Amino acid sequence: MVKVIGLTGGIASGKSTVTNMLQEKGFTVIDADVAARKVVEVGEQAYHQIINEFGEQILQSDLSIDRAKLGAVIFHDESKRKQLNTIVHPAVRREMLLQKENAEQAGKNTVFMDIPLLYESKLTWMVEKVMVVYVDQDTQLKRLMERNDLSEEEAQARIRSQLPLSVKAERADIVIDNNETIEKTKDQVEEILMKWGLDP
Ligand SMILES: CC(C)(COP(=O)(O)OP(=O)(O)OC[C@H]1O[C@@H](n2cnc3c(N)ncnc32)[C@H](O)[C@@H]1O)[C@@H](O)C(=O)NCCC(=O)NCCS
Ligand SMILES: Nc1ncnc2c1ncn2[C@@H]1O[C@H](COP(=O)(O)OP(=O)(O)OP(=O)(O)O)[C@@H](O)[C@H]1O
Repeated sequence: MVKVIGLTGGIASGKSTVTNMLQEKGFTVIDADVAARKVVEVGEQAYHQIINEFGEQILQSDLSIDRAKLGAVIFHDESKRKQLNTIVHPAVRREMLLQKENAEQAGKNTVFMDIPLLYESKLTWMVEKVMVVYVDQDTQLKRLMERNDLSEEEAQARIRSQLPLSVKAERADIVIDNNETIEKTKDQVEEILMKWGLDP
């Protein structure tokens, strides 16, 4: 049986950074954000449901979903965000479980699931243990504004649409402190892999 470890945190807290470290070591990381992009590609069931719910004005000229436009709607409106989640999340879960089965069939010992909304969406049943990538509020805001070229207000709206990172850290089996250098984060990741006896 493949071991499934959950990797979560807040927006821009460093999950992809940790994912890169795990992948460098040969681990399979199943990424919910990547799955969420795949299941809304043109022609997919969720694609049509999104157009029904949000209208054709959220499409780009090539008919794909304009993610910036959809984001501008859902990060400022909780009920719209819930509507989008109801459409997209079941398809994301199916896609992730399929990828897990593929990894198991390929003989993998461990897979990580990078799920930003693991706690919000009550998905802990999908994983055996949870690691939370943590940063303090100021660092999160600064890194998010820089990475996505967002105003402070836009960045705060995204942060506010998630459970506070401090609450996630309290619930975690283990916390990776990503406030400092990438090297220090890497050391913590290596320590956890040893402690939990994980191999790819
Ligand atoms: C709103 C969308 C179109 C914005 O796309 P964009 O390319 O700008 O962002 P991306 O998908 O890379 O997400 C970036 C981060 O935003 C946060 N985020 C995304 N969706 C949500 C949400 N519904 N609620 C809270 N935070 C979210 C996550 O931390 C995620 O890592 C997109 O995020 C989306 O389709 N969201 C709904 C699906 C979802 O919940 N995805 C998150 C994991 S399942
Ligand atoms: N220890 C660090 N020191 C400096 N910058 C960092 C560090 N860790 C991550 N970053 C930067 O912070 C930003 C957010 O990191 P990353 O993309 O890994 O977060 P994430 O949790 O995957 O975000 P999201 O889920 O929102 O996509 C990136 O621009 C990344 O390069």
